[in-house]
Order: sequence, then C-alpha cells, then structure tokens
Amino acid sequence: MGLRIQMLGTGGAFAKRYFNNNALLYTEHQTLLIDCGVTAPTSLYQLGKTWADIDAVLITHIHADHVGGLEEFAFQMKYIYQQRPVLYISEQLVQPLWEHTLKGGLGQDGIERLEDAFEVRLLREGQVTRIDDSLQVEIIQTPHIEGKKSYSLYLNGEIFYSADMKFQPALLQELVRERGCRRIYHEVQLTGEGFVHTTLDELLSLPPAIRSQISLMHYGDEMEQFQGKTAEMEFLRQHEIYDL
Ligand SMILES: Nc1ccn([C@@H]2O[C@@H]3COP(=O)(O)O[C@H]3[C@H]2O)c(=O)n1
Ligand SMILES: [Zn+2]
Ligand SMILES: [Zn+2]
Repeated sequence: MGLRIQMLGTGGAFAKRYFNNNALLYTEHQTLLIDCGVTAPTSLYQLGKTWADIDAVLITHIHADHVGGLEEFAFQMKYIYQQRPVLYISEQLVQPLWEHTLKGGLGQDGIERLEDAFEVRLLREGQVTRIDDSLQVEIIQTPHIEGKKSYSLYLNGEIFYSADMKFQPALLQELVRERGCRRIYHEVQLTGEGFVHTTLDELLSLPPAIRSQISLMHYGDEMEQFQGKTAEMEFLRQHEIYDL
C-alpha cells in the first residue's frame, strides 16, 4: 500500500469549525504528523488515537496552529509513554522553536534543550531526507511572514504539501512541468487579501492542468459557501483518509 493522508484539521489559524491544518501521513511503516497545532490533541482524541500512535512529527513553521500542541506531545511522551519522540525540523527552526516557543513551558529539570524533549533530525534545503523505505522529504523554503522562515514539503519527488505561504506560481509550475509533481496540497485563503497566504483567486489564475492537481486546505469557516466555486480544485476534508 502507498502513502495515505488524514488531516487532523483543515482550518486556518482562526477557524472554529475546523481544527488546525495538521496532517497524519501514513507510510508503509509509520505515522508522521505534519505540524502539531493547538487543536492537535483534541483532534487526535476524536480520532481515537493517542500520542503513542505518532512515530514522528515534522514542523513547517512556528505559528501556534502549527506548533501549539508540541508541549503536550513532549510531556505526554516523556511522562506517560517514557519516550523521546522524533522531530524532523529545518536546522533554521531549531533555535527559534526552543527559545521563542517551547522553552517557557517545556523547560524544566532534565529538559534544557530541544534535544532533551525530542530526538531531533535536521532537514536541510536542497537535500532529500529519507524518512523510511516509502517516504522521502525535501523542504522548500516558501515566503510567508517577513523574518519568519517557513518550509513547504516535497514528498517522494511527486507530492507538494504547502506550508503557509504567499502565492508562488513559478514554483508550482516548475514542480509540475519540470520536477514530476502530480499532486498538490495547498493552503488557501477564501476571503480578503492574501498578505501572508495564497488566495483562492490566485489559485484560480493557474492553468487548468495545475489546478486539477490541487486539493485545498487551511481554509476558513466559510468554506461551504465556496463549494462549486473552486474550478477543478477540491476541498480536503478533515479526518477523511486519502490515498496519495
Ligand atoms: N501580516 C499578517 C500576519 C499574520 N496574520 C494572521 O495571523 C495568522 C497566524 O497563523 P497563520 O495560519 O499563518 O495565519 C495568519 C494570519 O491569519 C495576518 O493576517 N497578517
Ligand atoms: Zn497556519
Ligand atoms: Zn503561518
């Protein structure tokens, strides 16, 4: 069986009808959690899963809807399951994640660095990292917030999973036309100006051949009103399992 994906949530940062945009990626051998936001603990619970069902977590960037659940993950793994979970992360995010997000809550006797809470495995741009026999990941830095690094994912050289990002049509076209991309999971902002995200209108400006590869995620509570208005692009549904 190939890769499968189940979104823990498909909502944007302020969505209340949808959990944070975090994904469970099922490989042939393990379960990888892509981002671990504030709502990840509740969403996992609703799926009947525990933290022990997660083999590793990968972080795209440091916003609460993507990292806000890491403190509970680390504490439960240490004190309930007696394990140090694997964390895949850009080498550029290690210091900010610890110093600016986790240290205040996680820091205590025996946990003085990110490496004390997690088995840290560094990801580097331009380098393909083998997760297991069935999954390889390359991080691609994509613009989101000035001064805050954010990394989209290229999985197995054929699936693009966007981090929060501003519209990057040239990157999407290059991936599809020159790098064998056949599937795109893309964040979308349905209303208002993009500023730090990609708007639906921007995605609609792409050629149909690219749009037909796109599934939409990280959307707002108004998603249902946009059914039928997204051309070839479909909204991902949280908790449904999709073959990749
Ligand atoms: N310049 C900015 C910066 C942030 N934001 C909002 O803050 C959210 C943080 O999480 P996110 O998922 O990246 O979405 C961001 C915007 O909604 C925004 O709307 N404009
Ligand atoms: Zn977000
Ligand atoms: Zn963000």
